[in-house]
Amino acid sequence: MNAILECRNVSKSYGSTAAVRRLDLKLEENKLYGLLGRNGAGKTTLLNMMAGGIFPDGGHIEVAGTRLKQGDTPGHMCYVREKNAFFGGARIREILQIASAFHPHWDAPFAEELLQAFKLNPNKKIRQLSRGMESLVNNIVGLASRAPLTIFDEPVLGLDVLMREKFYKLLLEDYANHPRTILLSTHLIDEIAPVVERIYIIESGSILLSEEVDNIRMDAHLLQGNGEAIRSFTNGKRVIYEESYGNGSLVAVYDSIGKAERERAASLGITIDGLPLQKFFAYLIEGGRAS
Ligand SMILES: Nc1ncnc2c1ncn2[C@@H]1O[C@H](COP(=O)(O)OP(=O)(O)OP(=O)(O)O)[C@@H](O)[C@H]1O
Repeated sequence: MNAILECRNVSKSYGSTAAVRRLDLKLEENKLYGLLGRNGAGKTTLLNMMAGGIFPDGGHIEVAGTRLKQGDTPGHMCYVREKNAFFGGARIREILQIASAFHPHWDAPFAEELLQAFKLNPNKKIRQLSRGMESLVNNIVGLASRAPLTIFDEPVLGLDVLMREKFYKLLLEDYANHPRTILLSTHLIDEIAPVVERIYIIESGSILLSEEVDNIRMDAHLLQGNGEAIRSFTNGKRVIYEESYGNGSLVAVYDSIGKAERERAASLGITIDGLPLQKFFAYLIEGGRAS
């Protein structure tokens, strides 16, 4: 598949703070991605570089095969920021009109549909909106842009559960009808896991893990049992977290566990459960052991 965006060995520092370090990342055409990382991991710096807002100190970024030069803003892209600089006095309708001028694939009837789905009054001024309503306006811009590459930074910030679900559902439906590349940057792995196909985890400015969600689901396990038995069973396996209690231990393993091994585990009194993705994310980052 063709790449719509590639970061090659990209770095960016602010004074002595290295925000992004020699980072490689590739987004293919027509695929849904998640970018995960805790506070200060470097997500916003990376996204700003992808969108041409800041220029890397080292390495380079290609969008649709063209290397970004300083000052370039890639035309194929809609970058929906967590905080945007919308003029507070503008009405929602005006914001959508401005956005339509920037995005050649803009779908105005779809934007209207989304206004209704999100129960937004287009005559409201930006400054009259709650945090969640502001996120919804951003999300309408991202979805209706139908840009070949759309980046959402924390798209569900401030949204209640119903609106979150509605956003993800509309995004998936629209993606199915109009395939394109979408990157969701967030710290809510469990929420985006059913939505995205591949996940990048960023930690201290570097990619800690790049993996298909299905593979993570298949290989992320939580084992519990006698400490000795666990040690013997996990020998040679990729253990990303361990915790002892008395004679027992609890370990998170990121590796395949076949049928024969499951039988062996059972004979050793070890229980094996799937590891919830949010836990997987936390353990991986805490332990810093992606490989
Ligand atoms: N303009 C800036 N000046 C100085 N340091 C900065 C600046 N922007 C970011 N940093 C630093 O760079 C690092 C990465 O920050 P960044 O905002 O990219 O992380 P993030 O993953 O988006 O975090 P969050 O999820 O909290 O928004 C942090 O250590 C941050 O303090």
